[in-house]
Amino acid sequence: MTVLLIGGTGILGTAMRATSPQGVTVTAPGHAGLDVTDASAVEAAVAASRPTWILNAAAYTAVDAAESHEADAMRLNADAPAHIGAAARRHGARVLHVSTDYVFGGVGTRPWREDDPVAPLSVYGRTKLEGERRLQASGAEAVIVRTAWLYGETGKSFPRTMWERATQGLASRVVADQHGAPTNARDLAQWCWALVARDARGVVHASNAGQCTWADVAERVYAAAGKPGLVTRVTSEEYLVPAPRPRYSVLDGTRLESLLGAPRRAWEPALDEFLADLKRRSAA
Ligand SMILES: NC(=O)C1=CN([C@@H]2O[C@H](COP(=O)(O)OP(=O)(O)OC[C@H]3O[C@@H](n4cnc5c(N)ncnc54)[C@H](OP(=O)(O)O)[C@@H]3O)[C@@H](O)[C@H]2O)C=CC1
Ligand SMILES: Cc1cn([C@H]2C[C@H](O)[C@@H](COP(=O)(O)OP(=O)(O)O[C@H]3O[C@@H](C)C(=O)[C@@H](O)[C@H]3O)O2)c(=O)[nH]c1=O
Repeated sequence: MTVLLIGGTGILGTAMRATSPQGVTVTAPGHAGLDVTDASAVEAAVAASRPTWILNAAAYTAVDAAESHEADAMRLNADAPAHIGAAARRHGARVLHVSTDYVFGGVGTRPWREDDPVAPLSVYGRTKLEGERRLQASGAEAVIVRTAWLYGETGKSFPRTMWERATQGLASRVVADQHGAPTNARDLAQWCWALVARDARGVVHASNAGQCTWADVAERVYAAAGKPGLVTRVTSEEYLVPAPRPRYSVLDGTRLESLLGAPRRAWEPALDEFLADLKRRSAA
């Protein structure tokens, strides 16, 4: 099987490359090799490589910056999935596209299911939702994987930011009224490969299991760094940022678990594994 991986240098893309199964040939042209916002470049890349699957892990992920760069976010998060869908449809490729828990508005009391009503609060969330819709409207055979609070070996993520602050002995004020579940990119990558192997379609929610707040994540990171007590729990009103985040964006993993035929790891051991890895690397 051949796979065209777009966004192969990002948090998820790096994990996808690291976990690609035997028998899968992955082509990852990188941003310089393929600008996914360029419809004719996408068409040419798909025509040239004729992949069985196109995996789209490219996105505009700077949530606060998106508020003042809506056109850029729209090009990458909404136009690009439409280009991918059109090329996939023309060449008979299937698409695995990645989306976000930020398509939900946050007034919720139980984990969000795939068909629950969406209500994005931010430009990032709105453009990602538009991307889902444009891909679906393209008529391509596609699976849309909504994940949440992602972190991994590369790139900027909340756990990494907290780790850097903790190891420098810096205190952090962190919101304790936004609920979600962090996701280890290696777990997500393996689920994505499993969804490809199972030829999945539709929308699938995919985060590590359980739920917590950003403050809970920060406290766990600080404890692992040997610097407990430096996190102050605050409200969203006390931590002002340009983009509103959902108060509740826990994703229901029932569909994923039934497709995988196995339970997901809870967020705590998944985060601990990542932190142990960071610790080993900083000691080396
Ligand atoms: N990070 C998170 O917390 C979460 C992410 N998601 C979703 O998961 C997916 C993966 O996110 P993540 O791994 O964090 O993304 P990153 O921000 O880490 O990586 C984005 C990737 O997109 C590439 N890229 C950017 N612009 C273009 C372009 N014009 N053409 C081709 N490639 C481009 C980047 O390459 P380069 O750096 O060279 O420009 C990079 O490889 C996205 O769909 C995101 O919306 C969902 C929930 C949580
Ligand atoms: C760095 C920091 C953030 N925060 C808050 C701001 C925000 O509400 C929350 C998370 O902040 P960040 O900006 O690190 O993360 P954010 O950019 O909101 O992360 C999101 O990224 C996109 C791509 C997604 O799709 C989401 O699932 C989610 O992972 O924590 C603090 O309270 N204190 C801090 O020191």
